[in-house]
Amino acid sequence: MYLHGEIYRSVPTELERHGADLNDPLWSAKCLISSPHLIRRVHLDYLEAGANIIISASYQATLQGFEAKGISKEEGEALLKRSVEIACEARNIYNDRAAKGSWDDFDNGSNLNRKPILVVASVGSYGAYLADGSEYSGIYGDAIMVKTLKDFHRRRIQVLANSGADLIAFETTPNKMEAQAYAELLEEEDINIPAWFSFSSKDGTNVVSGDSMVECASIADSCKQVVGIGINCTPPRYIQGLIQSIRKVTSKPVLVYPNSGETYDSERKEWVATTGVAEEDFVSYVDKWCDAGASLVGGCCRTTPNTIRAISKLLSSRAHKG
Ligand SMILES: C[S+](C)CC[C@H](N)C(=O)O
Ligand SMILES: N[C@@H](CCS)C(=O)O
Ligand SMILES: [Zn+2]
Repeated sequence: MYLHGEIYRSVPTELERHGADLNDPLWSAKCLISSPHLIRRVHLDYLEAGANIIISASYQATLQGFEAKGISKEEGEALLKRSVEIACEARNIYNDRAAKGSWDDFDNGSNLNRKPILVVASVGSYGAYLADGSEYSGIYGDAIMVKTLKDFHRRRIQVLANSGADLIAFETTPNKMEAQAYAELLEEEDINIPAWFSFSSKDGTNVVSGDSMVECASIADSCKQVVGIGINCTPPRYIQGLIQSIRKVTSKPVLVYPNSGETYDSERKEWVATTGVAEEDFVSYVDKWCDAGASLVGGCCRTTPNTIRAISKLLSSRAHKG
């Protein structure tokens, strides 16, 4: 599979805008239990805004996290699969509507260049499961080793790989050790769908733990199942330099889906607005990211369907210019 020019976005902070309360150790995975219809609706909003890659609400859905809530292993596995099914349902609804409306679209040309929609299964880090903002520090302590992380993620990855998703996204990866664990698991378990590895940074050179972005990208590059390497949930101002670092060590497609630039307060489980960028400012970076070599552009936490609509418009005008 070769990824190019597509746009994607996931759902959680948009769920909050629709009234969901994510103040819970399961964060957005809570909605898999309480409001799956809302997740489907938000996926649809993004598809209607021009996204052609949608990411399941499984970022913080772990068998261990479910177990802590008294949910059995079997039920937990069913919820993981359900996260992907919900995204597939949204894709079906969208495709049906597009087929029915095809004459109108033919008239205004809006659907002619639509790429197929990919459903991507999200895997958040061990730090995300800890639910204390550890995915933004990447510091897990001496007791956690590659083996611990592999044991933690193994079953979830097996289940998601067999859920009907087109691809697995390892997202907001905070350190080199976890990238190594993912790469080994993909090989050991002979996972037969492709994956992307995406890291987060808070300085524009390293991933959040302080491990070098170049080293992390090299681990991803050596893994044969990896079809894309990138950066997500990172402030827009750091992205251009990070794309350049990744491209030094790989020829695989580079993907970027930054957040709004705001900071996550893990105690209050809220985003702090002081450092964010306005939607227009976010979009004004997109040309630079594409020029630096990004093949896929989207938005992570606190971006909205409007952000995607603007990115989509900009990318299609770039495509027309050739
Ligand atoms: C991507 S972060 C905002 C997800 C939530 C975090 N792991 C927490 O539970 O606080
Ligand atoms: N796709 C994930 C990334 C969180 S940083 C989500 O939006 O939940
Ligand atoms: Zn995010």
